[in-house]
Amino acid sequence: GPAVSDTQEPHAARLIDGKGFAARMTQDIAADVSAFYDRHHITPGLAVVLVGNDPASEVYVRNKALQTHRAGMRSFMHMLPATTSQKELLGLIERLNVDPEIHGILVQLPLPAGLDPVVVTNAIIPEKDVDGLGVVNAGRLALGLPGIVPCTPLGCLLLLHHYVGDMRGRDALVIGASNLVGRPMAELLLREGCTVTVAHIDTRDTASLARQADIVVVATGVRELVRGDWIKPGATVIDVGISRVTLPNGKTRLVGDVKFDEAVKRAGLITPVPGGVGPMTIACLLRNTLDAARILVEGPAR
Ligand SMILES: Nc1nc(=O)c2c([nH]1)NC[C@@H]1CN(c3ccc(C(=O)N[C@@H](CCC(=O)O)C(=O)O)cc3)C=[N+]21
Repeated sequence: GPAVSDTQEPHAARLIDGKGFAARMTQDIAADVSAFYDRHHITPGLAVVLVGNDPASEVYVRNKALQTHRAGMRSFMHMLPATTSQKELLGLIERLNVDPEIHGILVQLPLPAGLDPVVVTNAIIPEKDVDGLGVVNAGRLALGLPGIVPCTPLGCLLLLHHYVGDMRGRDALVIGASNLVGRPMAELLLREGCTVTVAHIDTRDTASLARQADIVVVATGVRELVRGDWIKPGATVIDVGISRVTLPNGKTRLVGDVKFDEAVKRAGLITPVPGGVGPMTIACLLRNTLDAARILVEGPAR
C-alpha cells in the first residue's frame, strides 16, 4: 500500500459533546414542563435523598438541584445524617410516595453501611422510581416492555443514537456489570440489535474482547483501566467513569475509566470526562421525572 508520510496529521477521534447535547435536552424539557403546567397547573417535582455527607455526592446532588430548576421543575432535597436508621429512611420514602407534589424520587447511592440499597430502592413506588433501579422497572427493561430506564445508560444510548445511528449488527462490549449501569446498558444495546458482550471483574481477557468491539461502554470505577491499544481503530468509546485525582501540585482533575490521551488516537468517536456522560445522566433524570409526572397525572399513553 502507499507509504504513510511522517508529516501526516495523527488521527484523533471526534469528541462526543455530552455537555452540549444535555444542555439542548434540558431546554427541550423546560419547554415541555411549561406546556405541562399550562395543561394541568402542576409543576413536576423531584425529591433527592442523600444519606451521610460524602463530599463528592454533595456536589452531584447540588448540581442536580441546579439543573432541575433550570428545566423549570421543583427540587426537594433531603439531606439525612449518616446515622439515619433504615426505618427512618423508609418512613421518608413512604411520605414521598404519597406526596402529590413529588413525581420522582431518587436515593443517592451508595448508601452508608447498615442501610440495604435493595430494600431502600424497592420501597420507591415504580411510578416515581426515576432512577429505574427497582425490580419492576428493571424487569420491564429486561423484557423489552415500556418503563423507566436508568438515567446513565439512557444518556449513553441517546448519545449513541445521535452520533452512531443504526447499531444493528454491531459488536458492543460493556465493561462492568453493575445494576446501576452495566446490566441495563447491555439490555439497551441488545434492544438496538447489537451483539452484546459484558465483561466484568472475573473476565479473563477484557482487552482482547475490546479489540473486537465496534462500541465499547466502560463503567467500572477503575480509573484509566482501558488503554489505547484495547481500542479497535474507528470504534466508538463511551466512558461512564468519573474519579477525582489529586495532582502533585495539589490541584484535582477528573478522569474516566478510559486512558483518554491514548484512546483518542484510535477511536472514531469518544466521550470526554468531564463533559461526556455525566451531564447526560442529569438531563435524563429530568426527562424521566417529567415522563413520570405525565403518567401520574395523565395516566399511561393509550
Ligand atoms: N441513585 C443514584 N443515581 C445516580 O445517577 C447516581 C448516584 N446514585 N450516585 C452517584 C452517581 C454519580 N452521578 C453523576 C451524575 C452527574 C455527573 C456530572 O454531571 N459530571 C460532570 C462533572 C461534574 C464535576 O465537575 O464534578 C461531567 O462529567 O461533566 C457526575 C456523576 C450520578 N450518580
